[in-house]
Amino acid sequence: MKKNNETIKISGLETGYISKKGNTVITRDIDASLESGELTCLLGPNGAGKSTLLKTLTAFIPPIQGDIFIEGKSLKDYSAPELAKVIGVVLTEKLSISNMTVEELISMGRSPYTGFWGKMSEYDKMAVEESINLVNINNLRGRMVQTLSDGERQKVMIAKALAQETPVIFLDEPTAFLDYPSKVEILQLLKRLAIEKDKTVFLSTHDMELALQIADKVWLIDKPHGVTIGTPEDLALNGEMNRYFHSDGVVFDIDNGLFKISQEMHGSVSLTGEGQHLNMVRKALTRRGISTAEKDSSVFVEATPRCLSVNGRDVKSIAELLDEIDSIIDNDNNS
Ligand SMILES: Nc1ncnc2c1ncn2[C@@H]1O[C@H](COP(=O)(O)OP(=O)(O)OP(=O)(O)O)[C@@H](O)[C@H]1O
Repeated sequence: MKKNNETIKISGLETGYISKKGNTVITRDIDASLESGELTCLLGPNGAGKSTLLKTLTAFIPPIQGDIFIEGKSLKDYSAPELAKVIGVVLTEKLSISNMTVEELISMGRSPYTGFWGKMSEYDKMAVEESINLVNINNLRGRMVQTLSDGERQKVMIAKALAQETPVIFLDEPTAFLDYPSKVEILQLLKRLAIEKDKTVFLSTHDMELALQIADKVWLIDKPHGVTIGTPEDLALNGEMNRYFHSDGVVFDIDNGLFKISQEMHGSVSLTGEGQHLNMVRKALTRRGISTAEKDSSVFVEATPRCLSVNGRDVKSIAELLDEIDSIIDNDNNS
């Protein structure tokens, strides 16, 4: 198996905003690294400091303290043209550019190499072609950029970053404003690029559930705790996931490694059965605030592909089953 390399090392980093009136520290004591061939997701609540960290890592703003090393060299020792050859940045903002085709925009990814007049060599053209193919957007190449949908534009911006041929790609909320299948498609694309092209991919997102399913590593950031790093599974097992995202309405379900809406239970049944019917009935009951953990309940529910029943009485659907259980629980409560 191929060994991943440490492309970014962060040491004693303090992010924030420097002004004459005094520094505003956002996150302190960040010691971390990013590796090639991996997709890393930065998760945290609104205002936690995700954009501030990304801006610091991409040299838009300086660190208040500490250092960032990219391929062994301190970020502050890179000139802007040198940096453009190691870091590609994809932002979510709408494009200010218009009247340009997708292919022309992707070609701009070659500007760190094409010099002042922007003359494209055969190699530059080949790099653009390869990026278009990798992201699978040949059908978009002639389109004017202002006519693209959010998802299409996101793919084009990723292709532009690929054309830049940098070992590292940073993306600020690349899944924002996309519908669910497009979010999945973009994250899968980024994961594939990390593996196939050995890129270091680091992105911020609010799509926790998706990130936990696809990321190789997760960085959890919030103001009281700073940054905590691990695989999604380690962070689940050591309780960090729950600690970071605990709120009254949400609990981390350690059994499936995803978040679920916490429900106040106001009744219980004894549930038996098998297969998808059992799972769906359990889900419906939990949604209704009825616990299925109770083995000694006086309400017996059976859910199999052949039989849906409550206390031996057959019902035709889960809706009918819920009504039946509700009436039994109501009667019990009133008597
Ligand atoms: N130029 C600035 N000067 C001072 N404070 C700032 C500046 N820009 C942002 N902040 C503050 O830094 C904190 C972190 O903001 P940041 O945008 O990094 O959070 P975020 O995690 O990206 O949030 P969101 O998920 O809402 O995009 C916030 O309290 C914000 O108000």
